[in-house]
Amino acid sequence: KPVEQLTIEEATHEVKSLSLQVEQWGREYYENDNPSVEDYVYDQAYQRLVSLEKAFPELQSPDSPTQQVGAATISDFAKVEHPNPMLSMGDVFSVAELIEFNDRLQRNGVDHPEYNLELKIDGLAVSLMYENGKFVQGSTRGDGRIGEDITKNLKKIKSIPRTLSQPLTIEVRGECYMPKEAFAKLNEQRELQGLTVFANPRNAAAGSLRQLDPQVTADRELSTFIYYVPDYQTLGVTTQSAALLKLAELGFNVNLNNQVVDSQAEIEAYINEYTKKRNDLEYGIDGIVEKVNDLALQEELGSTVKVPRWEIAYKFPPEEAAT
Ligand SMILES: NC(=O)c1cnc(N)c2cc(Br)sc12
Repeated sequence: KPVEQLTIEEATHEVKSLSLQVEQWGREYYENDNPSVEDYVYDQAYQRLVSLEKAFPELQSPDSPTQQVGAATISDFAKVEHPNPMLSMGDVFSVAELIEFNDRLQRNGVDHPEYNLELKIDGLAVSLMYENGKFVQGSTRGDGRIGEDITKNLKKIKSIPRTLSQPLTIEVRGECYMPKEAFAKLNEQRELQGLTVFANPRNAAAGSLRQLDPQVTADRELSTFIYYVPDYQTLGVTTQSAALLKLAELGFNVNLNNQVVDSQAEIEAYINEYTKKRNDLEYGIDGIVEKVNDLALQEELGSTVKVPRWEIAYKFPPEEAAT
């Protein structure tokens, strides 16, 4: 039915169901690089949602997929081509599947690997480029190959060093996130101002970075955890755990809740520990990341067209209590 002929009830219902559908398809496409529908189906649904929100402004929300990262690289931003594609990551939802992943690695000759376990931060992936130790450019993941240049906004984030402790020319990647406390305060303010609220800290971080006014970013309390260097030789390290320490030395904010393990028992202990601690952390996490610790071995294992073979995300079951 043309949007003009819809009642507000019909439009509300359709916006709700369409948003969920577009979000799901967007996640499949942008996070798992594994879409379940053809692009034109996604685009049609996306455009229908855009026209519904235009016809019924009261149904617009900052959480709508039409406002989210990955749903569409907003043309207002300059484009940045990532020298190394920013891949997403395979994920598993049970310890049994994690064991399967590890067994598969062992069958591929990776016997008794050491893993580095890290927290999976619920934020927005960013890439930071440094030349001779100076921060020169920052971008979003975008579609993995082409991201959006958000350098001006990222320069407003205190935890991103403008100058490194060594004059390195290097790209680093991590997550930009909004602490839970800042998220609660922001939504409180928005309610007082009669604005719609963000559904979760991840959307709030994305909404604070993917907009054109750096002052808006400055006013939103955002932070970062840096956890990846595509070219680890520049760091002069041989393991992921050493890379994290080196990144901290350079001046980056690094989440040091990582743990080097080499047994299934330790992996399960780490998962249990952070399943319990999750609610008490000042930032949102949606799982843990298990990485082969040896960087040369990671390189040997490489990636499929979609995801690295040397890391996997174990996702926590969705939280019952609201964050
Ligand atoms: N520690 C990590 O490697 C990590 C943390 N948080 C995340 N959202 C992601 C995403 C990828 Br892809 S890796 C990673």
